[in-house]
Amino acid sequence: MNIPFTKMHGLGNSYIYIDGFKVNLLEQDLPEIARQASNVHTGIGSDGLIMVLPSEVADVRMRIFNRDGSEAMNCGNGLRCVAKFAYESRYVQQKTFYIEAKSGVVQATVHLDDDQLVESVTVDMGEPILARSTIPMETESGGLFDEVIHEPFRVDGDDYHVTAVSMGNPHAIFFQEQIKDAPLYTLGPKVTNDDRFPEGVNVEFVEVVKHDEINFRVWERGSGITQACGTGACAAVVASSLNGYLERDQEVTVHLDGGDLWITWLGSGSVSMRGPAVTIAQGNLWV
Ligand SMILES: N[C@@H](CCC[C@H](N)C(=O)O)C(=O)O
Repeated sequence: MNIPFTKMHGLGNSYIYIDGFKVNLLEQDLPEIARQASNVHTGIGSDGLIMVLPSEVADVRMRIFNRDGSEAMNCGNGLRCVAKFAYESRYVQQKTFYIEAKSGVVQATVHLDDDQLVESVTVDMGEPILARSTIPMETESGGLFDEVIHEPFRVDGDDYHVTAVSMGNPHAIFFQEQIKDAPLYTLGPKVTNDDRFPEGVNVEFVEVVKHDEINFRVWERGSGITQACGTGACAAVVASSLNGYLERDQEVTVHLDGGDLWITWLGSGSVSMRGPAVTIAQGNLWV
């Protein structure tokens, strides 16, 4: 089978985008196509695959599959790239429109360059979910609806503290004195599969630089280390704020391995994310 694709990235978090307005893959094994396309040796190489689809409740719909083929509920970098894809394909004419993800509908606004191409996108990511039962995270001591803020978390006899936030998908945030010391390669793969997170979890390490600036690294559920995670950056700002590290009326600059995102959360309500979306290549995938 020959599938036309576009490869795009948001701060180095790259996905293979397939135009579901033109190509019908409903009968196909999408997790398997995602695994094949993502393979850097025998496929195209990416962090996963994203379907851009017509929606019955919004202007466009996103389905996201991680590198291992698992389907995720949400993807921040993917939402920005889907917005660029939909606008430049003229599936939407207005600059502000709505995208459906598995986790719900969000509003995106595209910002154009001199050639009228989408350079960056602001997404209203909706409200963070803080209730333990909804993240979901299990506990021996706390209640189902309490929040997980700086909670003791033991891994292989070592003591850490975790703050857990869902942006439609689950995130476990660990604060570091210095981001260069983050135990990304050791704690990342252990925590992502930890039984206390029954649906797995994206694992983030955060160094607070100052009240409006943080450094960030991620081990993504289903994909491993990536250059950036949009929902993770939103969760990290919420977690930093809940721990009292940030001023709540400020836009926060998040430095990720692949570049910067700008996130605002006022302590309640929606999280706003602004950042770039880039097209890398187009071609045909043989599966
Ligand atoms: N890279 C993404 C998140 C992708 C999904 C995640 N790995 C999960 O399984 O929840 C982003 O930019 O948010």
